[in-house]
Amino acid sequence: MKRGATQLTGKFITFEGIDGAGKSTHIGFVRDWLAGRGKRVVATREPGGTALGEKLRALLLHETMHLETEALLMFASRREHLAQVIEPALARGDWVLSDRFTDASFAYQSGGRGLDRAKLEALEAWVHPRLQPDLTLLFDVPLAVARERLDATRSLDKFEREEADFFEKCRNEYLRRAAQDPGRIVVVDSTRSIPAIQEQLGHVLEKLL
Ligand SMILES: Nc1ncnc2c1ncn2[C@@H]1O[C@H](COP(=O)(O)OP(=O)(O)O)[C@@H](O)[C@H]1O
Ligand SMILES: Cc1cn([C@H]2C[C@H](O)[C@@H](COP(=O)(O)OP(=O)(O)O)O2)c(=O)[nH]c1=O
Repeated sequence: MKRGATQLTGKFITFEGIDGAGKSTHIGFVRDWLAGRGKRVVATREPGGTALGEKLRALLLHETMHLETEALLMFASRREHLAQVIEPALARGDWVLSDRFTDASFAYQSGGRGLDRAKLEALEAWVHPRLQPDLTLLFDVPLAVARERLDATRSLDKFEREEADFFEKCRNEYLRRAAQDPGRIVVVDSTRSIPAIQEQLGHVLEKLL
C-alpha cells in the first residue's frame, strides 16, 4: 500500500474487538504463522507500545477524565507509537501487529461514550493522514461471551468495568465500520473454537503474503 512520501514495504495488521473477544490470544498465533514464513514481525499494542505510550496507557486505564481528554491522549499515544515503532518497522520491511489502533477510538470513544465521530476523523486526519492498516481482524463476540471469558481470567480496568450497554455500542460501531470498509476489516466470528478461528486466520493471511 502507498503511504505518502516514504516507501513502506512491510504490512500493518491490527487486532480489534471488545474486551475479552480474543485479540491477545490470536496475536501470538499470527506472529508465529508469519515468522514461520520468514517474516520479521513486531508485535505491539495501543494505548502503549512506547515508553511514553505506556505511561499514557496507565493514565487512560485507571484515571477518570473528560471524554475529549481521553480521545486526545489515545491519539497522543498513537502519534508517538507511529513515529517510534510502527513507521520505522514498516520502513524496514517488518510486519507490524498491533493490539488495537484507530478503529478502537471510534468504537470506544465514539460508539461507547458518544464522542462526535467528526472529532475523531479530524484527529485521524492529523495523526495518520495517509496510513491505514493493510488488514484489520475484528474479533466479534456477543457481550455475554466476552464477559464470561474475562471474568474467568483477570481483574478489570476502567474500560472493562463499564456496563453491558457500553460494550454493545462499541461492538455495533466496530461492525458498522466493518460494513463500510469490508476490503480492510475482516470480521472473525470469535464464538468458535480457537483452532477453527486460526484456520480462518491462515486463509486470510495467505492472501496478504
Ligand atoms: N475462541 C475462544 N474460545 C474460548 N476461549 C477463548 C477464545 N478466545 C479467547 N479465549 C479466552 O478468553 C480470554 C480472553 O481472551 P483474550 O485473547 O485475552 O481477549 P482480548 O485480548 O480480546 O481481551 C482468555 O482467557 C482466552 O484464553
Ligand atoms: C486503542 C484504544 C483503546 N481503548 C481501550 C479499549 C480497552 O478497554 C483499553 C485497553 O485495551 P487492551 O489493550 O485491549 O486491554 P487489555 O490489555 O486489558 O486486553 O483501552 C480505547 O478506549 N480507545 C482506543 O483508541
